[in-house]
Amino acid sequence: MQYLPSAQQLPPEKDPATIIEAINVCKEYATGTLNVQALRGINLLIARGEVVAIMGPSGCGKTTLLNCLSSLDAVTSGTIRIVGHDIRSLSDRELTDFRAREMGFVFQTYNLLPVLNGLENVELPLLISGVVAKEARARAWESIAQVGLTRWARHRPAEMSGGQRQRFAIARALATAPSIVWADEPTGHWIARPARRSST
Ligand SMILES: Nc1ncnc2c1ncn2[C@@H]1O[C@H](COP(=O)(O)OP(=O)(O)OP(=O)(O)O)[C@@H](O)[C@H]1O
Repeated sequence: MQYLPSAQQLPPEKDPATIIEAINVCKEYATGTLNVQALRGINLLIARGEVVAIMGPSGCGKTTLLNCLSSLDAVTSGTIRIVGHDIRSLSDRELTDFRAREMGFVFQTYNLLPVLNGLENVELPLLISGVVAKEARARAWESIAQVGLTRWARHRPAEMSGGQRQRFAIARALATAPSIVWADEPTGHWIARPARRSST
């Protein structure tokens, strides 16, 4: 990723490796009489195949940036291009199709549907993107196996631990083999194994 302090520093030629571009992005929340400026002039380029972590203290704007970059939230000003498309130029329908085809999401609060079990939750985006039922089921099982939760596939989210919900959310994001995976604190529930105590 290139973090560019100002829009003027953006390279003049379009690099075909670039998958995400943010140009002078600002996001303001209006809350009653108070305006919160969550993003102020963000410029960055992310290349295909890159793994990028956005780090910073609580409240600094990480989730806001992720939501704007991934087109879930609208920017107040500035431009975001994903795979060369200015996301403002797409209709709601085009944007929905584009997200379903190209993106997987792991939300901070997982957003698993409570009435569906783990398997059905993972299967759902595949069915929505038009994969036939039999193939969707096979791919959902594959994705669940990758996160090591085959035994829990028939359980509903309410019967899972936080870490299991998080892993089902990851399996769901990966099941469609998207070009881009957006993940908000995707390992927050993965607790490192404690170091073994010395017996002496
Ligand atoms: N819907 C909203 N309405 C008003 N203000 C908001 C809204 N969402 C976020 N904010 C404000 O925008 C700023 C950035 O919030 P954001 O959630 O992006 O931070 P964050 O870095 O992801 O925080 P955390 O690490 O605690 O999840 C904060 O000051 C927050 O209070």
